[in-house]
Amino acid sequence: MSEEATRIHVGGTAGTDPYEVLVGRQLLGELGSLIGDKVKRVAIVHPEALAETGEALRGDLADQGFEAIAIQVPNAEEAKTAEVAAYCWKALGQSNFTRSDVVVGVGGGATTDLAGFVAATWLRGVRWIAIPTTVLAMVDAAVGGKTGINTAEGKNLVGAFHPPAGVLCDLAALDSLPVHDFVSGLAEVIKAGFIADEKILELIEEDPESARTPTGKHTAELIERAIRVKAEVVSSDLKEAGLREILNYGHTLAHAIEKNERYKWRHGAAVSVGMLFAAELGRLAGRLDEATADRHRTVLESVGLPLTYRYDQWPKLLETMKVDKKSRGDLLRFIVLDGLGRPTVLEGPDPAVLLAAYGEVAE
Ligand SMILES: NC(=O)c1ccc[n+]([C@@H]2O[C@H](COP(=O)([O-])OP(=O)(O)OC[C@H]3O[C@@H](n4cnc5c(N)ncnc54)[C@H](O)[C@@H]3O)[C@@H](O)[C@H]2O)c1
Ligand SMILES: O=C(O)C(=O)C[C@@H](O)[C@H](O)[C@H](O)COP(=O)(O)O
Ligand SMILES: [Zn+2]
Repeated sequence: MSEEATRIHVGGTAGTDPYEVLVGRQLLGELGSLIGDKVKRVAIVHPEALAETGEALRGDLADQGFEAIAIQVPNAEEAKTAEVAAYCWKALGQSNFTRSDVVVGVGGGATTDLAGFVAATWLRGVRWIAIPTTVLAMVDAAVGGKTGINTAEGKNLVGAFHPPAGVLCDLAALDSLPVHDFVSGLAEVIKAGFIADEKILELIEEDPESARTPTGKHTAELIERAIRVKAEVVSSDLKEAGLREILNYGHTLAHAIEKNERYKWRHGAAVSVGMLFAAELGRLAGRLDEATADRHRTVLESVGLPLTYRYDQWPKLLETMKVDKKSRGDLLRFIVLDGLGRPTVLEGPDPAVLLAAYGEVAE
């Protein structure tokens, strides 16, 4: 194992086992021991973009004596469908995959969400390991056990809480990531900054240009800090009974935008607009001070994240937001800030305030 790897502990709650998130370089040697020597079969779920990585992993595991199969799935959100999940179930069935076997999801958040969901549903739950290869998947999607797929009606509407047995964040994977995807992941890093860790914002503000690159002076620290925020929250509230809702900051509008764009916008880009909207909502509802609301605009813009969406789409977005998972009956609920690092819930805001907040992000 690489000596520099950082290990971040995620506690087991709700009857689940604890696990570790490893962050470093050349971590793939860890995979065999994480899988365990009693395991016979391993299924590696990977996107088209990582065909070579998937095949290399399969070969390595076969050399270690596992019966390893690679399951290639489409890139990005096209993988998060019931059809692709069914394709994976078929591959597992055809290779006699049992409850003692292991799924490995290698890729961005879309792939790890799908792989985790396939693991959660196959035989009512088998172990899985996440190897996130985007910033977003490292700091957010692969940690915490939310797995799922989209439906025509909305984002992540079908899924399960099914934590991984371990997460390997090999920073070298980020070298091949297009800059657009790298930057999209920064939205979730910035989210962690606003809800819990101001130092994240300060490191980005110090040099936003370098924060946009895998070789940036603070890239590893930004990733580790954001993982720690997520790990701490999910360690105490796996099933989103309360505290975990803060990780949904900016997501109520973001998911509606993603659905409206037929899942062609990157999640992080939508979260950027959604966070600015939530900041303005907090400000207009009298919760958040103007300087902190403005800081959202400055930080997000400084790394090149989008801040606006189409004005005429508001009625459709509002309709979609009603099926957000935080809604209760007809009551819309949003995460807003009472101040920096002080997330809270805003229930049933005045429709005029909602529209005014949207006016602040509308083109
Ligand atoms: N489960 C959770 O808690 C959670 C948290 C946050 C986000 N998410 C989900 O994560 C998804 C977004 O994840 P994402 O931003 O990683 O996008 P993504 O998974 O769509 O990946 C973006 C693109 O990059 C490619 N790619 C991945 N790694 C690469 C690499 N190292 N080099 C080159 N190309 C690579 C992918 O194949 C894809 O085409 C959304 O579906 C979102 O809902 C889930
Ligand atoms: O882990 C969580 O909890 C989050 O809300 C993290 C989000 O960044 C992530 O996008 C998550 O998938 C959203 O969950 P959902 O329950 O709103 O679909
Ligand atoms: Zn998210």
